[in-house]
Amino acid sequence: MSSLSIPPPLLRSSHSPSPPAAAAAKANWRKRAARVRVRAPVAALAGDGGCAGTGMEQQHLQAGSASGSPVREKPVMSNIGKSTNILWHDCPIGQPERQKLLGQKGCVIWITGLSGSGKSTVACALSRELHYRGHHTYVLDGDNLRHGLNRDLSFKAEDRTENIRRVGEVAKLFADAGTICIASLISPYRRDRDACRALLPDSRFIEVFMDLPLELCEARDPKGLYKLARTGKIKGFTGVDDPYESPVNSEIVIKMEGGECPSPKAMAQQVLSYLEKNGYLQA
Ligand SMILES: Nc1ncnc2c1ncn2[C@@H]1O[C@H](COP(=O)(O)OS(=O)(=O)O)[C@@H](OP(=O)(O)O)[C@H]1O
Ligand SMILES: Nc1ncnc2c1ncn2[C@@H]1O[C@H](COP(=O)(O)OP(=O)(O)O)[C@@H](O)[C@H]1O
Repeated sequence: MSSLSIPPPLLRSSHSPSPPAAAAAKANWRKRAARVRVRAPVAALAGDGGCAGTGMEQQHLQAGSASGSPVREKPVMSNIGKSTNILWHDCPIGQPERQKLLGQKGCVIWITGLSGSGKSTVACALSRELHYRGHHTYVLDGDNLRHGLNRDLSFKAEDRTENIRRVGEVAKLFADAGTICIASLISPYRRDRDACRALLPDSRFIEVFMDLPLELCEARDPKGLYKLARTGKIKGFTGVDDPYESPVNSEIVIKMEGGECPSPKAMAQQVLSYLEKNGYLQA
């Protein structure tokens, strides 16, 4: 593997920049090219200079024919789930390059807990604090995702499982993009949370357990849902007539201190300290 610098493409169109703008763009381009050092196989750049592929392209071209022209071998296709004949394709700009650009490590902060335990509050407080410190974050909130991506899912066990699986996969993509992804979902089943953890290597899945008593969450009841659940108007409400399996190995546990719930700022600070201490806030 050689270490190459791939400059970002300069677009040429009818909207080409004027000479001073072009000079500025060129200077900017040089700066970016210097910052983004890309590890890519030379052969990957020999073609169109675009995507490096899985390495398979090089493999396909390795064996030459008697006439000296390269022979293309058949790519090895995969069958994953219900998808047949699919091929993974890699690009030369990967997670390390994106992380370097952003000055942080892409990861998933998975906040789990009962409705009303403060998941969204911590997620937003943390996102705000990180943003002000110059870090790139994105919040995936269970309630919000059920307005779009997961609108076809109910709250029965198998739909909750599918909800968590989808969000786990999306969160993984955000982490791969170099973003600090904050996922905030009840995620009541341990095996579903663990399956999301298994998607992310190298300690990039950080579980935050909102270990606050049901009584407190129910007393808060900001949406009136506990009341509806207690009067039977909502069936299968987590903590009332649906299970919540507490985590046993969370990286961070947020709980009452001296009979009081820590302030939103203190809760966010607890997560922030963990990120700082463990090197996530540098590339
Ligand atoms: N039956 C039932 N059980 C639990 N929660 C319910 C239910 N019905 C609606 N809601 C609202 O949906 C929000 C939780 O969505 P999630 O996607 O995080 O749930 S789960 O992870 O799939 O269990 C949850 O939001 P939060 O209060 O922010 O947790 C509720 O507002
Ligand atoms: N640390 C806290 N101290 C006091 N109130 C809080 C705290 N965290 C959350 N709350 C309040 O509790 C309610 C539920 O918080 P929320 O973040 O919506 O919970 P969840 O997302 O888990 O349902 C909201 O009214 C919120 O303002």
